[in-house]
Amino acid sequence: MNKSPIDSSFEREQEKQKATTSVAQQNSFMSTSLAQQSSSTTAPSMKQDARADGVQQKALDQEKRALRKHMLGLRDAIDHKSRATKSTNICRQVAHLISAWQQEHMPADRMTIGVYFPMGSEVDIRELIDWAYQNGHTVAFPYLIRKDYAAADEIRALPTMRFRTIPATHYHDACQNFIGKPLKTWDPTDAALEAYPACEPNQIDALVVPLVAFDQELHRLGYGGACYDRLLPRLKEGVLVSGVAFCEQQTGSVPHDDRDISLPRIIKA
Ligand SMILES: Nc1nc2c(c(=O)[nH]1)N(C=O)[C@@H](CNc1ccc(C(=O)N[C@@H](CCC(=O)O)C(=O)O)cc1)CN2
Ligand SMILES: Nc1ncnc2c1ncn2[C@@H]1O[C@H](COP(=O)(O)OP(=O)(O)OP(=O)(O)O)[C@@H](O)[C@H]1O
Repeated sequence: MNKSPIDSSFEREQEKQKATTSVAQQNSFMSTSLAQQSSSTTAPSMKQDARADGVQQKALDQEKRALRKHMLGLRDAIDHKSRATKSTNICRQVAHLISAWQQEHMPADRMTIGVYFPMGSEVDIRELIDWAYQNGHTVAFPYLIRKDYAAADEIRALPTMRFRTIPATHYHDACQNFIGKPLKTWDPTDAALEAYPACEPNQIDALVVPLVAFDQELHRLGYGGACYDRLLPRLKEGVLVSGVAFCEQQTGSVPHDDRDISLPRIIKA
């Protein structure tokens, strides 16, 4: 199969990087993204502008796709034991952070915590989920709804992420039937969802965000659905948002444009 220009440039960059030291440097390629490069260019007419924007967008998406593939490979390569130890460490850090935030902001109340049900080689936050239930918090899980069900103000080209709260007593069942299938796209009227109350973005007090890659400036790369880029602006002000990642997921620079929302913090191990 022919290699795409991105693949070839990727390999050239990898060759160049052999002598580098930090994980972030080793994981980095294409340090200046096309979007960043484009910010100084000007197009002569609106039509050309639109065409140029489309080309830039495609190139940026391609760049993200190549980085996603590379970084998922690095994440998958972390051995199971190390992944478990690091995950426990991250869960403890986030639990401390949430407790401290609660003390400061809503000491008399339980919180609603938006989590994710881990898949593949993601940081395993099941200990954090257990902790949240044990401490009486309301726990909300994401799911995707089919794009043809998107509301008028949502984007129809991509599935939309929504949240439902799962009571502690239903967690086990919900893992089997609902939240354990993070890639499934649901019909919002599906009977399997009915038992679990919808949780609107403005009900979330703390959010734990999965990611594929991040950089020093806390730009985040996910699975390519723009799910969190669309969710983050809909949260209440002051919500405790924490990305979680293994150190191996850090790269030199995540390609981004002004629609990519960087995270306020990333808890890592
Ligand atoms: N555990 C967990 N649950 C989660 C998420 C997550 O990141 N982790 N999500 C967070 O968003 C949502 C699932 N998001 C998804 C977004 C895109 C694709 C997807 O199919 N992506 C394409 C394009 C990839 C590319 O261009 O490289 C693909 O895989 O073919 C899948 C899931 C909801 N639940
Ligand atoms: N706010 C937005 N509205 C519409 N489209 C967007 C938005 N943000 C990004 N996109 C587009 O959606 C596609 C996927 O975005 P991107 O690759 O940044 O997702 P991601 O951050 O990796 O995924 P996720 O947030 O789901 O984990 C890209 O083509 C991107 O341009």
